[in-house]
Amino acid sequence: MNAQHVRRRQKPDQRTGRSIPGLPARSHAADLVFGVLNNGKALDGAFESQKAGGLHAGADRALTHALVLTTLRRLPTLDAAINACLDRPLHTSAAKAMAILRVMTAQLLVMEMADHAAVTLAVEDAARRKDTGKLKGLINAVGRRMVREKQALMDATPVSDLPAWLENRWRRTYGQKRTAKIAQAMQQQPAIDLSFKPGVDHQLWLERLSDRDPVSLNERSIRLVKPGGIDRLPGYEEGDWWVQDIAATLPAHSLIDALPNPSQTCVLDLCAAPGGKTAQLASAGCTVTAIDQSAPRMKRLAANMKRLGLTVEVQIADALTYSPKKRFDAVLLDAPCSATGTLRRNPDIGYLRRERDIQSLAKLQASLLEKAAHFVKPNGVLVFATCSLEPEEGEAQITRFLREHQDWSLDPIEADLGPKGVIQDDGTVRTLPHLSADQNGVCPGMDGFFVARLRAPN
Ligand SMILES: C[S@@+](CC[C@H](N)C(=O)[O-])C[C@H]1O[C@@H](n2cnc3c(N)ncnc32)[C@H](O)[C@@H]1O
Repeated sequence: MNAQHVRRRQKPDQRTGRSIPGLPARSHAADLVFGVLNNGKALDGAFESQKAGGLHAGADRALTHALVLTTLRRLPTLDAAINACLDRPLHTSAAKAMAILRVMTAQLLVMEMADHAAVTLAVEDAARRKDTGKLKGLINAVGRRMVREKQALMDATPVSDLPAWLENRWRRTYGQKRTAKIAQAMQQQPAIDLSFKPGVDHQLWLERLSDRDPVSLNERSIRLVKPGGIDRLPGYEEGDWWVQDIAATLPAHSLIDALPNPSQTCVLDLCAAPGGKTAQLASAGCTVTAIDQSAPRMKRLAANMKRLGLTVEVQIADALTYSPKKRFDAVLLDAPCSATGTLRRNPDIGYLRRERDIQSLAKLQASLLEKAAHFVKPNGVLVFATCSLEPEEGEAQITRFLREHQDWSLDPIEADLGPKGVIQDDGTVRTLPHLSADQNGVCPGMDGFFVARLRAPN
């Protein structure tokens, strides 16, 4: 193929822009950011399908993912920098242009990507859209100024990037100092934690995963400090491990810890999909019934169990109307919640959820907890968990339940079960995003979870 031929074939497609490397990922990222902030559209599943948004290549998809999450994690910082470069804030009718500016600014100020590519591709993206074409000059001017004044802009930006309603809430619950630490942790891209089946040779896996800077968190979890995809890593196809944040391992782990003989125990996993905790229970030897009301999520659970070589009974059902023929030795209720503890991974939550959602989710959790209690055998175990930092979805649920069920008791979780500082005085677990994931305090960051273990009356 001669050079002229190559040039002709590389002529950009005006409609999709696909032939300019890096443009489709940036353009798609701006659309997704716009979708979250201007249309209230969740990112849920946006990066899962192979052809998400017309992006075929894995590298493009990974770049879109990184651009969107970084933009949303650092939004107040980015907006402050953009506004400092404008004479007056953009009119709301220019929201698409603002999304392009935000994605460009994330590249320039946070991701340390090439200045030239960030600016020229933002200008190109704007030029190709009907609704932003006229603003391409302004985007160019803002981009160039940002490149010149990077350090001064970063020095002048806000310290916290939390959405205001969450920051106010967390200050009330955790105080100013701890909220500042949580805010800092929420700015970071989370590491990837892998859960292994019991009895795994840790040293062997630390060697096999050495390209990704693995750190052993405990005998079941290894953290990959270096970011990247997971489906080409050793052990993925073979089903040797699954991805699960260290904090997310604590609910099932505290349940298994209370069982004298897991292999003779029937466990009901009530809100099970996509199955991280189901995998822990099944690989510990429990006989697991996994139910969830979402058919697509249960499909993922079934695929995950197949990959891991684990057998569980699977039912698509609403836990509120479920009526099993028998009671269980133990029940795990990993309840639907606001998921504010996972803001690092799901920064769209901060812009999509509102105060009133916390109240309605808390009501649903109370009903599910009430129902779950009926499925437990006398003297059996009930573990309640949420990945929320809101006390209404954690501590307050247990206080209310124990007040209304005085024959039930709180079964304190052992102090050495989790990372340092996560077991509260009453034996419940409260993980916070800035805490260290290992006992030595050298591996910062984990999801925010609440876990309580309850014991049924005899
Ligand atoms: C926090 S997620 C569960 C995560 C899961 N335990 C894991 O470790 O992978 C909450 C789940 O609750 C399910 N859910 C919500 N309301 C439900 C209900 N009434 N009955 C059953 N499942 C429900 C959702 O579909 C969602 O999959």
